[in-house]
Amino acid sequence: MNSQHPTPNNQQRIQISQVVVTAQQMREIEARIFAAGMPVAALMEKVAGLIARRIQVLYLSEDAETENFSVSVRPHKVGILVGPGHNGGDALVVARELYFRGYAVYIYSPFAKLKELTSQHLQYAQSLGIPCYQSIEDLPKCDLLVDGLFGFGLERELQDPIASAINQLNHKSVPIISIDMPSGLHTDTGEVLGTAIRASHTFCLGLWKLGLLQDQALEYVGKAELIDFDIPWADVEAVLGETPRIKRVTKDSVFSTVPLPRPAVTHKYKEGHLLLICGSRRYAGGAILTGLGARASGVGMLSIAVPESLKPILVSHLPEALIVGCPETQTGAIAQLQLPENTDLNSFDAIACGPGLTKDASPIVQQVLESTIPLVLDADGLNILAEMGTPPNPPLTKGGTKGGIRQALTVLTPHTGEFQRLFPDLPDAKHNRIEAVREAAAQSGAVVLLKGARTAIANSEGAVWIVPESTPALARGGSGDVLTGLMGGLIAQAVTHQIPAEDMVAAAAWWHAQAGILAAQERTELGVDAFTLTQYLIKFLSLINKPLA
Ligand SMILES: NC(=O)C1=CN([C@@H]2O[C@H](COP(=O)(O)OP(=O)(O)OC[C@H]3O[C@@H](n4cnc5c(N)ncnc54)[C@H](OP(=O)(O)O)[C@@H]3O)[C@@H](O)[C@H]2O)[C@@H](O)CC1
Ligand SMILES: Nc1ncnc2c1ncn2[C@@H]1O[C@H](COP(=O)(O)OP(=O)(O)O)[C@@H](O)[C@H]1O
Ligand SMILES: [K+]
Repeated sequence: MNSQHPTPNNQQRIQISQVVVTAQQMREIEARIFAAGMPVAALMEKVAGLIARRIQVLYLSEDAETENFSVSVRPHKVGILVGPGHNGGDALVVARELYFRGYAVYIYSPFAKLKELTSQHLQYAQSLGIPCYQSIEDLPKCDLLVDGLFGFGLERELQDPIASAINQLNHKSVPIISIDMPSGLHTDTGEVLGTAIRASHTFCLGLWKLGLLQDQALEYVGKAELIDFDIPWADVEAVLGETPRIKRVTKDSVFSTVPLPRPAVTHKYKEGHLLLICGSRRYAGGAILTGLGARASGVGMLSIAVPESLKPILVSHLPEALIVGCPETQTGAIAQLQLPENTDLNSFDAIACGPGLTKDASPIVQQVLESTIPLVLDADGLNILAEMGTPPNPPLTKGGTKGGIRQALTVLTPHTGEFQRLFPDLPDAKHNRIEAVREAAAQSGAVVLLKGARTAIANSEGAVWIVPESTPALARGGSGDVLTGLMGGLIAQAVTHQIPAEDMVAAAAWWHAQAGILAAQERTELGVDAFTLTQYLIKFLSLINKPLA
């Protein structure tokens, strides 16, 4: 979509923004940089200089983005929270820089023992006359706080007096900028180790830390942004491999996936034929929303199998789709798939099955599992699958190499409840969602998409994609149905456009979240019902797909 070709270096910076690391991986990357000759102090100076400048732009300058500051006065008094390690060192360099820019700076440094470099910076700051306090009670009232207590070196629960100092600071309703991680969060799991800083902004240094992308961290992280300090790609590659295992889904990754532009010469069947199987007399709306999600994918042909009694309403909402009315059970679920003559399940490019089916449609799920084309299972499709045995056994292996029952891609899209029904023996998905989804994909042989505030996707080879932004506006009945349709439609187009279907799963989840964000910006977080969301999918795409000069 983008007509500008980035230079190799730009390309690497784009890749850097997609990488996600654990604390251990960051340590190894850092060690390589230092071993290659970069002085530790020089790197700290560079990083903290970037942080100080960013703080000024966001909070302190004349034209600071006012949304970052709720109080009418521009901040002048800045409190700097200093921990014992290099996170504290970064904070002290920021303190010195802001002091020289004319701000009133106050340091809170409660630790008796500091790392060498941190100790030197503290000594210099004090020599300049910057006041320094050991007790939180003595720290004067500030308009802005910079949190350099702990970064990726934090490994144990916080104790008093630090824990109670953090609790007091959190209650002051003063904006807090956290350096690297909000102090108190575990770098990998995002778990709160006793207590943690509730940041307004987190400036993550160099590479995204996994913990910042875990649901349980979000209320502490505030707005997160990456401070890119030019980590050489070779060092990232040396530690993580050519293709990092955990990646953030970004605009750049999605735009090389979405099937645009279309080839000039094409026809409807070349642009994918999706079969949706959804709905019941009780849940007609789910079928409509899934259909509207699929419509937004641009899929060439859309067929929708629903119980016969739903056919008129589906036709009225989706006149372009082929609505296949099926015989129904007494309860109004699909009793049997009645596809048009000369058509079987393998005539399509992809199937998405589940929204609104009810559990009475279990023979249908059994039947679609036997198809040999890509399949998305959601909602009741997952509940029925869970009743067949957990974890899915035999596995839903793609290619059948592990003796699984499927020869093509299977995508499971559970929310946390459905996930726990499907994978009851897995580590609590709330504790470490990324590990849980990775393990689920390995066990089931499927691509598993675990829904949430930060949706995570894994395949059975251990690759993980995380959708890094979303909005709680999507926490609303029906928004998952929209995702299922959108994803099915994109997967159906994957073959023609020679794009790995797994990338389409990540692209669908990202696009869905971005459409939600745009809709929430225009209509508030209360204004994003699932139907409205379907209208914002193409609106979002057209806004960001303006041709570049
Ligand atoms: N990577 C990079 O490229 C760059 C990294 N940089 C910066 O370095 C940061 C990492 O620095 P770091 O390794 O010194 O660790 P950090 O998080 O400051 O603190 C660990 C200290 O806390 C202590 N401690 C631990 N738990 C504790 C507890 N519960 N309660 C009390 N104490 C506890 C622990 O000591 P211990 O008691 O375990 O001996 C240790 O001394 C990183 O986040 C970034 O800001 C930039 O400067 C340049 C580029
Ligand atoms: N707090 C949240 N922040 C961001 N996205 C959310 C949040 N809660 C839910 N979502 C998203 O909304 C969708 C809800 O899907 P699901 O639970 O299947 O709903 P339904 O079955 O009613 O359609 C998922 O895509 C999920 O990631
Ligand atoms: K911090």
